[in-house]
Amino acid sequence: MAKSSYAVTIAGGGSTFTPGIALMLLKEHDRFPVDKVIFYDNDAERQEIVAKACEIYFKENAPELDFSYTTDPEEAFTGIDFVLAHIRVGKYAMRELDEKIPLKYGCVGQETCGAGGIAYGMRSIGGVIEILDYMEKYSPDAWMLNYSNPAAIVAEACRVLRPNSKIINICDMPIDLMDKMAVMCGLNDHRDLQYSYYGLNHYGWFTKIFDKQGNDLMPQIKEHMAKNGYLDGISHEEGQEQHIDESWVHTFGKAKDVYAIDPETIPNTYLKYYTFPDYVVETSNPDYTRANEVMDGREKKVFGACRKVIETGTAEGAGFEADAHATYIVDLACALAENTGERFLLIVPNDGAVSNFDETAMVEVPCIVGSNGYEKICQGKVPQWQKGMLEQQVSVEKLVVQAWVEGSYQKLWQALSLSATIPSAKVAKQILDDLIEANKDYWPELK
Ligand SMILES: NC(=O)c1ccc[n+]([C@@H]2O[C@H](COP(=O)([O-])OP(=O)(O)OC[C@H]3O[C@@H](n4cnc5c(N)ncnc54)[C@H](O)[C@@H]3O)[C@@H](O)[C@H]2O)c1
Ligand SMILES: O=P(O)(O)OC[C@H]1O[C@H](O[C@H]2[C@H](O)[C@@H](O)[C@@H](O)O[C@@H]2CO)[C@H](O)[C@@H](O)[C@@H]1O
Ligand SMILES: [Mn+2]
Repeated sequence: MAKSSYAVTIAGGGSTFTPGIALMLLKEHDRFPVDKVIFYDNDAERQEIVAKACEIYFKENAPELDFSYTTDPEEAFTGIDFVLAHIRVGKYAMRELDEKIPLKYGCVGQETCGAGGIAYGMRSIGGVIEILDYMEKYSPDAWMLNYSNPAAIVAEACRVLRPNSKIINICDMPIDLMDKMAVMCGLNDHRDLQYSYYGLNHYGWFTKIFDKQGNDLMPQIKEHMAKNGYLDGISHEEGQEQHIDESWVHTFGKAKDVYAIDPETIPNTYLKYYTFPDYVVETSNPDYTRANEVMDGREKKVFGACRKVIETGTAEGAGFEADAHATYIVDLACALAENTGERFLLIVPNDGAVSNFDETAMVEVPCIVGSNGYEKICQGKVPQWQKGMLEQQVSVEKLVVQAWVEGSYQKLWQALSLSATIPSAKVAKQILDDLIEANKDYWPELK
C-alpha cells in the first residue's frame, strides 16, 4: 500500500479526542504523510464546532492539506486509505445512564466494564458495523483502525458479523500503562520497552517487560506495583491532563491491590472493576460519575477551546495539543502502509495465541504488523486464575453479541448475570429492565 501520501477519515468527528488526533496527524507528517483529512459524524451540529476550529488550525499550519467535514457517508468514505474510528453511540448522555443505572442497584457503573459496558456494547455494535460497511462500499482497500468502545464487544461483533473486513480494534490503556512502567524504570516511554501480554480488552495482564537491551525490568516494576500500583509512574508531560482527574488517580493507586492477587503478572487497571466491585461501588458517587467528570472537564475544555478559535478566527494560543498517546495510531497506520513489521498490542481472534483458551475469543495479544495485516505472537498457556476469569468474561461478551444478533432478552440477561460485577440473576434482571427502557432508541428490540 506504500504511497507518497494518504487520505484519512476520522469517524466521530465531533469527539473530544478529534482535535488531538488531527493535530497529531500533522505533527507526524514526516513519517506518515497525510494530504487529505475528512471528518465524519452523524451529529452535524456537534461535529461542526470541532471541524470549524480544526479548519482554522489547518489553514494556519498546513494550508496545503485538503480538509473537509461531512455527515454524508459517500463523501466521507470515498477515496480514502484509513478510517480512524472513535464514535460514542448515545454520547455522554447515555454514558451517564450506563454508569448510574447499575449503581442504583449497588453494582459497578462503568463505561466499558460490567452492566454499563454491556449497555454501551449493545449501542456500539450497529454504529461501528455501519461505518465499516460504508468504508467497504466506497473504499474497499482501506483499513479501519477502531478504538470506539467497548472495544472487546465491538471486536467480537466484527468477528461474527464481518469476519473478513479490514478492521483492527485497538486500545491505548496498555500503552499508557507501559509509559508508566517506563517512568518507573527511569526510561522515556513505551517505545523503550519490549513486552508480553495476554487477555481480553480492558481485561489483561503483562507477563514480561524488557528494555531494548533485553534486560528484565519485571523485578523493578513488581517492587513498584507492590508499593504504589501505577502511582508515581505518571508522566507530567503535556497531553495527559485527563489522568489528573481524581477517579483516574484512584484507579492507578488501586492497581496495587489488583497486583497483590497475582504478583507474577502486572494487571490492566480495568481489572479492578471485576476483582474489587464492592470497593468500586462504595467509592462511587451514584449522583456524580465519570461521565459527569468528563462533561464538566474534557468536554467543556475541548468545546470551549474550539468555540474560542471560531470566535477569534485564529487557533494561535488556543491551547490545542497533539494527543501524545494517539501517536500509536500513526505507528500502526505506518506499519500497515509501509510494512514496518513492528509489534503492537491488538484485539484479534485467538486461534491458539493463548493455547489453553477459547480459539474463537477476541484476545488482546502482541502482533507483528505489516502491509498484509498482522501475525499474532503466541503467548502460551495462561495460569488457572486468569483462565477462569477469562472464560467468564469472554462468555459475557459473546452472549452480548448473540443477544444483539438474535434480539434475545434471555441471552442479555444471561450475560448480565454472568458478569463478575453483578451478584445475582435477580439484580441482573432489574438492571436489564431499566437499561432496556433507557436504550429504547438505540438497542434492537429484545424478545
Ligand atoms: N480504545 C481506546 O483506548 C479509547 C481511548 C479513548 C477513547 N475511546 C473511545 O473513543 C470514543 C469517543 O470518545 P469521546 O469521549 O471523545 O466521545 P464523544 O461523545 O465526545 O464523541 C463521539 C462522537 O461520535 C459521534 N457518533 C455517535 N454515533 C455515531 C455514528 N453512528 N456515526 C458517526 N458518528 C457517531 C457523536 O456524535 C460524537 O460526536 C468512545 O467510544 C471512547 O470510548 C477509546
Ligand atoms: O473516562 P475517560 O473518558 O477519560 O477515559 C476512558 C478511556 O480510558 C482509557 O483511555 C485513556 C488512555 O489510557 C490514556 O492514555 C489517554 O489517551 O486517555 C485515554 C482516555 O482517557 C481507555 O483505554 C479507553 O478505552 C477509555 O475510553
Ligand atoms: Mn481502551
